Amino acid sequence: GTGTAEASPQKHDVEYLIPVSIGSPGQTLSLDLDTGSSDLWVFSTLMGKDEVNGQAVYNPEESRSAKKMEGYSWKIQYGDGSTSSGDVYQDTVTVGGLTVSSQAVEAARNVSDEFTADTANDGLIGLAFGSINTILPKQQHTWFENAMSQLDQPVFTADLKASSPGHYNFGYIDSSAYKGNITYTAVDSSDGFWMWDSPGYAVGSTSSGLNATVIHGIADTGTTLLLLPEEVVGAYYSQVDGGGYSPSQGGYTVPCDVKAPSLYFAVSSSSSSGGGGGGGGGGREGEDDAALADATFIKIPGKYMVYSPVDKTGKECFGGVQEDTGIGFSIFGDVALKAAFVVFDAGNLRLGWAEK
Ligand SMILES: Cc1ccc(-c2noc([C@H]3C[C@@H](O)CN3)n2)cc1F
Repeated sequence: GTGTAEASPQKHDVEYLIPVSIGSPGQTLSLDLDTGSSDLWVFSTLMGKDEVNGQAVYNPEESRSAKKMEGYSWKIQYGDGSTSSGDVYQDTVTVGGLTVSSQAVEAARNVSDEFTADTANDGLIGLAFGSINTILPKQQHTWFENAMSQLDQPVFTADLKASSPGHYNFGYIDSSAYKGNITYTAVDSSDGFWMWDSPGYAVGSTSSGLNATVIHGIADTGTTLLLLPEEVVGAYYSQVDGGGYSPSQGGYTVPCDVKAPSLYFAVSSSSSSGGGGGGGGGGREGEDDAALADATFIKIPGKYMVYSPVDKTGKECFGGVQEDTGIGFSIFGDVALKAAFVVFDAGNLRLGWAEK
C-alpha cells in the first residue's frame, strides 16, 4: 500500500503538522512529524487542565481498541530543552490512509511550557529509528517501522514548502514532485538518526568557489532552522550585507529587507556516512573542485535565510542558518528540507535529495 498526508506549515514555517487518527472511533490530532526523534506522543486526558491550552487531546477511555501497556512509561527531551512524559497505550493509528493496528501511543501526563504554549501542536510522531524510542521497560517501534511491511516500497518522502502546504508520502516516490534526478547518499543509523555526510557547500553560486568540507548531519523535519558548522555559517553571513552574529539575540541576524545570497549544499552518491575524511577547507580550489566533481547541489534560496523578525519593529531578522555548536553534529532542518524533495529510504539505509 501507499499513503499521503498533507503537511501544514505553522507561522513562519516553524513546524509542519499532519492529521493523525488514533483509536476506534478515530480521534484526529494534528501532530508534528519529526524525523529527528522516535516517540509518537500526544496530548491526552491524563494531563492536568493547566497544561492543555487549546490542543486536541487523546482519550484512551473513549477508544474501544485502546489497551493500556501496564507498567510502561516514557519521558523525552528535545533539542530545545522542551520535555514531555507519560503512560503508554497500544491502539490503532492511521496516517495518510495507512493503518497500523497495534501502535505504541504515548499519552502525555506532563509537558513542558513550550508544548503548552504551542496551541496548534497536539503531539509528535517520531520517524527516526526505534533504537532511540524512550519507552521503558521495553522500547517500541515507530509508526513507520510498523507500517513498512504493508508499503509498496520501504520509503517515505518529505516535500515541505515555504508558507504553503506540502506532503509526506509513504511507500512510493511521486516522480511529479521533483525535477531532474534524485541523488542518493548513505545513512548511518547507528545513533538512531537519519545521519549523512554532505561533502561541501557554496555561497551565492556553484560556479565560483566550491568549498569541500564534510558536513556530518541529520535530516530533521522537527527542527525549524539549518544548523551548520561555524566555518560554513561564518562564510555565509560574510556575504550578507548587514548580516552577522548578534550577542543580544544569541544568534546570527540579517536586515529583514536584505537580498540574501543562496546557500548550496552538496550531495554525493559516493559519500559514505561512516564519519568520512576531514574537510578540504578553503583556498585549495583545485582539490575542492575534484572532491565535489561528482556531487550535485541543493539550492536554498536566500529568502529562506531571512527567517523571522526579532521584534515588532521588523528591521532585524533571525537568520535561517545558525551554528551547530555543542550539538555534536549538524542539523538539516526545515530551512534546508523545504528547498528539496527528500526520500527517507529505510529499506536501503539512504537519503535521496532532489531539486523541485
Ligand atoms: C514545543 C516543541 C519543542 C520541540 C519540538 C521538536 N520537534 O522536533 C524537534 C527536533 C529537535 C530534536 O530534538 C528532534 N527533532 N524539536 C517541537 C515542539 F513543538
